Amino acid sequence: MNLLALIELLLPEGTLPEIQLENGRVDWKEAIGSLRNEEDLFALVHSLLKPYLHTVSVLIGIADVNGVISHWWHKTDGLKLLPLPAKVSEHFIQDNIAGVLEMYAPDRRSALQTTLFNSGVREMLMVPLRNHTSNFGFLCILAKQHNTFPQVLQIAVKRHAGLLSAATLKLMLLEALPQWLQEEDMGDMQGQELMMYNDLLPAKLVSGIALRPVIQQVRQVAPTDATVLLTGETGTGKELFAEAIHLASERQHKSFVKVNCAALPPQLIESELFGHEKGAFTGAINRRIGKFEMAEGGTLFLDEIGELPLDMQAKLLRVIQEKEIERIGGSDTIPVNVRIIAATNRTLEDEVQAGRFRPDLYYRLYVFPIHLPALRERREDIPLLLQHFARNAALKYGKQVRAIAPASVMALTDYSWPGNIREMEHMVERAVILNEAPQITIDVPQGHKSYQKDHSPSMPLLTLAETERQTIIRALRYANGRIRGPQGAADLLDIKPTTLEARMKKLGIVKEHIVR
Ligand SMILES: Nc1ncnc2c1ncn2[C@@H]1O[C@H](COP(=O)(O)OP(=O)(O)OP(=O)(O)O)[C@@H](O)[C@H]1O
Repeated sequence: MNLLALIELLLPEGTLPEIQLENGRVDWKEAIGSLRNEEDLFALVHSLLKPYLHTVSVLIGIADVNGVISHWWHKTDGLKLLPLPAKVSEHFIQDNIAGVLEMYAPDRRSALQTTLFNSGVREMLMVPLRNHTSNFGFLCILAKQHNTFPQVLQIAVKRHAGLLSAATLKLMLLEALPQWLQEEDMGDMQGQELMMYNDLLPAKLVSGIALRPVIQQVRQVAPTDATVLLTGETGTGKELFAEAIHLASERQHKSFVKVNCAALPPQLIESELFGHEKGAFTGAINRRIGKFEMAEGGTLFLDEIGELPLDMQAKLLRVIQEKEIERIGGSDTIPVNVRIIAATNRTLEDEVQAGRFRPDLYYRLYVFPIHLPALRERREDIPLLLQHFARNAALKYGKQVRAIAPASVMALTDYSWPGNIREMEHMVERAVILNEAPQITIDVPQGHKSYQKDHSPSMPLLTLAETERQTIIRALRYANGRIRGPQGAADLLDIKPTTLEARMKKLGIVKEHIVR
């Protein structure tokens, strides 16, 4: 099964006929097989409509069943769209059917139609985007004049609704996939890779822009047998990334075995790692296989390697060099084929300097170091992770969670996250359990410093005007450029919209410039 087969499964049966493109009849798989980004999607729409229209302006919205928009994609010819709303009505998403809408005035009941009308749109042709259970979005062809869309065009667009849904789904899947799977041959993705995508990565590993360099390193090192040293504060995802490297390697079908070097009393570590023979020491009633043997052919993850006692460091070094182990009390050497991934939240260089870590083992492990940044160093990923954990917790506890209050997202983006992602996961879970409203609020823990409140000399002091400017810009971003109304920027900042507009003017902030 490949990505296209997955799309086929997700769409209603019989919605993907052969399609007619400019260059003759093609199968839908051929039409979207090479589709990789928004531009390709727009090019496809363009090629479908070109026989009927001179200029093509397309707007695509992806929304959940409540109408909350997760993506806007648009490419317009001769139209400049004003900032689009964060939500459309539930009815607009759920009951949407294909058809033409003539627009003569702003529609007070629909923020989308009002925005489009105010942007100069006078007619739109709507196509609901459907998977096999419900609508997941809509595609609109926009026109500046009435009576732009002839009957034949409407028929053609309706006929291609399945193809457009498939193409959009592919884009969404590509966005959801981790970077290292977004290779050129994605269209031919094989079964194993798809399993990896299904079973592990999207469900567990969220990667925003800030993690891209790390993902890139993981992708480079995964297929090799090189030893990897993962560093980073507690809760930054070292174990998750170790597992991801294993699953992206050729060892994926063999075991991934974890040893926490800090959790074991020193006298048990050797037996844990290398095993023992029956009677090797008091209490060794049976022969026991160690973690190295359990990981045969696979990967051994040595967590908190910095805590390993010095004598064990020497034994570990020997095993890594010789690629063979001896069980305690045994006389045979057993060859092992194991890839080592080690992790630490200590600075191993300092440990070496202090004489607590053997330099020779340090260099053995330091073949391919990957540093996982703390959450406060990758604030741009915070909203994405919050959303991910809220969705997981809502599923786990059977709660209806539509959104996290923008004011909470703003406050949490400023929070210093001493416990990193693990702390966030627990905080969001607690909030989902405690909140009854569909839009949950999450409070920043009391007594903790936010970035803004950090008084350390390394934080450059900002002028009052610059602080105000940045706060307003952030509020506008979270409100999707909206100044007025509930959850608009003025509401978030707890000031009157007119006051906000006056401050924006004074500080030279132009709303359209800062909408992402
Ligand atoms: N990029 C990510 N996307 C989604 N979840 C993540 C991500 N990174 C970490 N997590 C989650 O955060 C939690 C902590 O991650 P993990 O145990 O891998 O951190 P760690 O660095 O190994 O922590 P420690 O050093 O304390 O052992 C886990 O539940 C993990 O699934």
